[in-house]
Amino acid sequence: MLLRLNHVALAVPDIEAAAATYRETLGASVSQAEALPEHGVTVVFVELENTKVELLEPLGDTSPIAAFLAKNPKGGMHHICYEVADIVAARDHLVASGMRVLGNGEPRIGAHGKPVLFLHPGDVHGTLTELQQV
Ligand SMILES: C[C@H](C(=O)O)C(=O)SCCNC(=O)CCNC(=O)[C@H](O)C(C)(C)COP(=O)(O)OP(=O)(O)OC[C@H]1O[C@@H](n2cnc3c(N)ncnc32)[C@H](O)[C@@H]1OP(=O)(O)O
Ligand SMILES: [Co+2]
Repeated sequence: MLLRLNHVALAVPDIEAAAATYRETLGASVSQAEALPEHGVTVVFVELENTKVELLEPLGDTSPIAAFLAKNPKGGMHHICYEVADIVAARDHLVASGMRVLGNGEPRIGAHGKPVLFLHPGDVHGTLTELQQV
């Protein structure tokens, strides 16, 4: 069911500072910051040859990453995203296997313009896991 690694996401308290570190010090190709109010985050993509790193800063009063950053004020690894061919089939299989899909269970359009959903970290051995249809 899982295909390629799509991205690894890092929650950061200051996305411009993090983008500058990746661009200027680590020498990576870094996108402009993009606000995604429907996801409660501002995002920057670090483009690598084989995958992407997603830098996330909280946006708005109800950001899903706010509690994580309160616990990890310097930032840290937040989630991993795998590609799947059919996200509804994947969801139905995972729910039937006892996994909790976050939110209302319906895929939403993610930062890459494709349907995404998230699995509860407690059901994936402590790692918040995103699936993205390709
Ligand atoms: C759009 C873009 C894209 O790529 O397309 C994105 O990625 S948007 C990326 C931002 N969007 C999301 O993350 C959406 C899905 N996330 C969520 O709904 C929420 O963040 C959540 C339900 C995972 C956690 O919410 P919360 O932090 O308010 O809740 P709690 O603090 O009660 O956390 C519940 C339990 O999950 C653990 N927990 C919370 N966040 C993480 C994390 N990132 N990795 C591993 N464990 C985690 C907590 O320690 C706690 O464990 P214990 O119970 O043991 O204490
Ligand atoms: Co993501």
